[in-house]
Amino acid sequence: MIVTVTYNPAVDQTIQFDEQMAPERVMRANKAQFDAGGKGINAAQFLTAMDRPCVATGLLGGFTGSFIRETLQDDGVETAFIDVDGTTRLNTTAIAAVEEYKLNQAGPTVGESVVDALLEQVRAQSPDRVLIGGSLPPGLSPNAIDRIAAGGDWETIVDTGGDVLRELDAQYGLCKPNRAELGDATGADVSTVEGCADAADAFRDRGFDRVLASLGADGAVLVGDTGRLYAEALDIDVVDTVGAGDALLSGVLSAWEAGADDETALRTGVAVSSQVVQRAGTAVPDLNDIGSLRDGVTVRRL
Ligand SMILES: Nc1ncnc2c1ncn2[C@@H]1O[C@H](COP(=O)(O)OP(=O)(O)O)[C@@H](O)[C@H]1O
Ligand SMILES: O=P(O)(O)OC[C@H]1O[C@](O)(COP(=O)(O)O)[C@@H](O)[C@@H]1O
Repeated sequence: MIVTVTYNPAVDQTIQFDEQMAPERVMRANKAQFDAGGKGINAAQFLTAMDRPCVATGLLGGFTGSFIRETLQDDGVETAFIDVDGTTRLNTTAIAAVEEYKLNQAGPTVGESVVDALLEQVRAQSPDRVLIGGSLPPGLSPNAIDRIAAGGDWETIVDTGGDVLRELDAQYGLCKPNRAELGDATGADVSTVEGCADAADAFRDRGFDRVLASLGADGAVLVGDTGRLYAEALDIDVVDTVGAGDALLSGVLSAWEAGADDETALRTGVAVSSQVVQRAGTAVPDLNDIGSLRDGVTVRRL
């Protein structure tokens, strides 16, 4: 069973324009939607849609927090959130012609005591795996992630970037940087797939058994004790890429939960992310029938 922890959830607002962004004029959207978001929350939704037992935990507050709570309830996602003062953030993705703009807020300031409260919620679920996803709200340091990783007998998966990823100290089963995050964390040249695999492999020494690096339209690499695997992305019509990384990771975890090997897990991850990027925002697509997409994913050893 998987517990997901989202310290900094978000309502994802996705607005679409027919034309390119331009300053000093009113841009009028032709489509808009709101989804429950934040990396652990997206993963919990995707895992639930794949019938994997899972509980979403994290911090919620204000009217945006209520929206997330209700959306997850409607989607049948099991939850165990902690209430905080302040208002959960609203993140905006603007799709303007072919360009994608991602505007993420910092989130409400919280105190260190939320870490103890969340750790208690995680322990109460007795999970095999814990996924800690997303940025930290103001008031918390990377120690908030390390404490949950070291707080019980579970494998911890972490999906975060920036300084936080570099500063983690505990032992993790997996981290999932995207290409830019991998480059920032390692300082390595990530301009080629081989460069990404080298960087991911070297990064394992920092306390990660495996590294899953998502490379957008170039696919993904998974490196671990069993070697380096590379999956090409599928040739699909992309609407936007918000939630793509969460979908990739959810597919991999879902397959591992079913006892699959790394190669099948990577194929499943690419298939799930391909479904998700073909829809706007972080809305949950039908994930019961991804078999043919998965069969179309090519995986090779590097
Ligand atoms: N333009 C694209 N075409 C096809 N697949 C894509 C595209 N962008 C993302 N994906 C799929 O989504 C996965 C995660 O994408 P990525 O953008 O790297 O994640 P993140 O959202 O974390 O930045 C990729 O490994 C790939 O399978
Ligand atoms: O916590 P961060 O890094 O600000 O990211 C939060 C955003 O990332 C998302 O989880 C999407 O993440 P990915 O595109 O990496 O899958 C959104 O739902 C959310 O708004």
